[in-house]
Amino acid sequence: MGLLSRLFGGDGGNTGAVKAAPGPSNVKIHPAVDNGIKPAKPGFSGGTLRCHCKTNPVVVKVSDQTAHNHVCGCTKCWKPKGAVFSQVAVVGRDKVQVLENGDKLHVIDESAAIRRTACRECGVHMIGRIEDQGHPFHGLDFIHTELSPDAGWSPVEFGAFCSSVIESGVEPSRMPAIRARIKELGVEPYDCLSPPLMDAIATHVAKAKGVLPA
Ligand SMILES: N[C@@H](CCC(=O)N[C@@H](CSCO)C(=O)NCC(=O)O)C(=O)O
Ligand SMILES: [Zn+2]
Ligand SMILES: [Zn+2]
Repeated sequence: MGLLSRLFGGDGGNTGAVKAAPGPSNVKIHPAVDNGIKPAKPGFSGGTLRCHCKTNPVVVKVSDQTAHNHVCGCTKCWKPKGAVFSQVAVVGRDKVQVLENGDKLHVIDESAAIRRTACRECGVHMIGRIEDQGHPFHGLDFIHTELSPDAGWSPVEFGAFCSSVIESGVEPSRMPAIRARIKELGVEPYDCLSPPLMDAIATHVAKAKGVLPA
């Protein structure tokens, strides 16, 4: 096996063995986008989120449309069973309110920038809150709109942290097909956040350092 094959997998294209690579349309990303990305409903102003518990589910009210919805390949965001990516969006923290069974929520990692609260019983993440006031995204909560029975939430706009799916055990040779499928869905795959969000983070850092005016 050559160096390129050892680094990147596959047969390097020189053994003559042809594997039936799945077409990108067969690649599953997340159930909310696998049949196409649904557009937002004009004027949509929020709804409720429910965890997966059959009885006494945690219910969260979100009183606004979401922004920056994306599929995220990182290991930290909650994914439904079998999904390779999570789907996660942001909304102002003042628009998020726990309505029912909040006693079932616990923070899964106190040290993470996004303090994700999950249901103790079903494990679903309900609210990812940033408590650090110096964080570029302070004031925003991360939520999974697939937990809502309401239709009309903002659509997925990009694929984030694509390469990170490998950290969850995805075979690296699958990455070209995964990225191709995300493009086929009509959005760009990135290995961090989208350029506007990365620019917002860098601007925040530059202002904090004083190299740009506050
Ligand atoms: N390779 C790591 C990446 C984890 C990561 O940095 N995740 C991002 C995106 S989460 C939603 O977009 C992040 O900002 N995390 C901050 C946090 O989780 O507190 C991995 O896969 O674990
Ligand atoms: Zn639950
Ligand atoms: Zn993530």
